[in-house]
Amino acid sequence: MKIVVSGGGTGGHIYPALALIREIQKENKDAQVLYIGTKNGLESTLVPREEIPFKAIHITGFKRKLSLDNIKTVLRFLKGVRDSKRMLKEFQPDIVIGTGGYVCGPVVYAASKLNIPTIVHEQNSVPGLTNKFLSRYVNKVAICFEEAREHFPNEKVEFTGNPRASEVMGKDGIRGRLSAGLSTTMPAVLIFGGSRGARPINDAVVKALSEFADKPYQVLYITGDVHFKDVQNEVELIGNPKNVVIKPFIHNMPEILAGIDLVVSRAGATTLAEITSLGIPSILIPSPYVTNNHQEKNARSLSDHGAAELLLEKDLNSKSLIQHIDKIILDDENLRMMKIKAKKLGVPDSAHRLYKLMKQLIKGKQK
Ligand SMILES: CC(=O)N[C@H]1[C@@H](OP(=O)(O)OP(=O)(O)OC[C@H]2O[C@@H](n3ccc(=O)[nH]c3=O)[C@H](O)[C@@H]2O)O[C@H](CO)[C@@H](O)[C@@H]1O
Repeated sequence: MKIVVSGGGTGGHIYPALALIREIQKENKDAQVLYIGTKNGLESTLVPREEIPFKAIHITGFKRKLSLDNIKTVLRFLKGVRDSKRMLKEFQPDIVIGTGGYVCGPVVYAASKLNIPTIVHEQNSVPGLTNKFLSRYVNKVAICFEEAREHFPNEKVEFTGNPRASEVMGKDGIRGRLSAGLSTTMPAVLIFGGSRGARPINDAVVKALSEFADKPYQVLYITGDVHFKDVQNEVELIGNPKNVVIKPFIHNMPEILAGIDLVVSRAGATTLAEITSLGIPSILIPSPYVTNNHQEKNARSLSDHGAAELLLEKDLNSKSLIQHIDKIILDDENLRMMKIKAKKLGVPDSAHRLYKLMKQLIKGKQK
């Protein structure tokens, strides 16, 4: 079986792709995979790190307003389609799957024009522009929130969940804690702002640092690579409490999550798939800067079921942050109930479901 996977820009599109590739390699030792991404996206570092063959095309996203840049984007899209066609003809995949981000546009479109079976995987409750555009051309649209169904041609939609929900299962939380320098006995809170970090969350956490010092729990705080230096400079002035570990980025997130009692984060769809699969209570601070405010909708699908607390960015400051954390982590019964409710929303067999859908499509084509 030969598979092309494409998805990029941010971790939320790349990690599901990597999780799917690992599932394919586990279930089919002879499978050959090619990942098509961009040179500038996070995928250009994350994918080769996993020793997965990687090729890049050049593409940028559309601006929502009319501009000269959009004309350039159309020209780049057409070139991207030509480049993708060349790569696809050379690799001869049985199927092409896109997991979101601009780069999927030309790759998946080119595949459909070459009559190769195609799937797009939509992680969010409200789809992005690229997946909506592609849904007209692909064979199947795999979704992770029932709310996404209405945005796509109904006959193409299959609920699979997010493969990353499978990948985080069965990991050793003690190893995770030790790898990050956390104690193995104290309750642990993980704070991060999605795959790239978020300045408003960083501002609130830095202001809260001195208060964390007296708490009976520990904090693993991930700043995001680009924000790390700024945070470090501020922390040098105010001091770093012993029970707070600060890191720029974490590469072994599944292991880390296995050892965490409470997550505070943005409401990116892949993060939510991970924490529901594991049944981790959360405080979600949706990014208000995303298309159609989709993170708030993602977040509400957990908070409406008591699996998470919603903290809107407009209400976020060091005080509200600590109050929300204390309310959950210092109340065993609350923590226990939220765990159960989060777990109920998880789809831990997502990777297998998506792989099964791929096999069905390939089989259908061979008939
Ligand atoms: C600003 C923006 O457009 N964000 C979108 C992006 O978010 P973003 O890229 O932040 O994605 P998610 O929160 O969904 O996923 C982040 C991923 O990065 C991992 N991780 C994070 C930090 C770290 O140090 N190490 C690490 O491995 C997480 O475990 C997770 O697997 O894609 C998501 C999925 O389509 C969308 O829902 C988000 O709205």
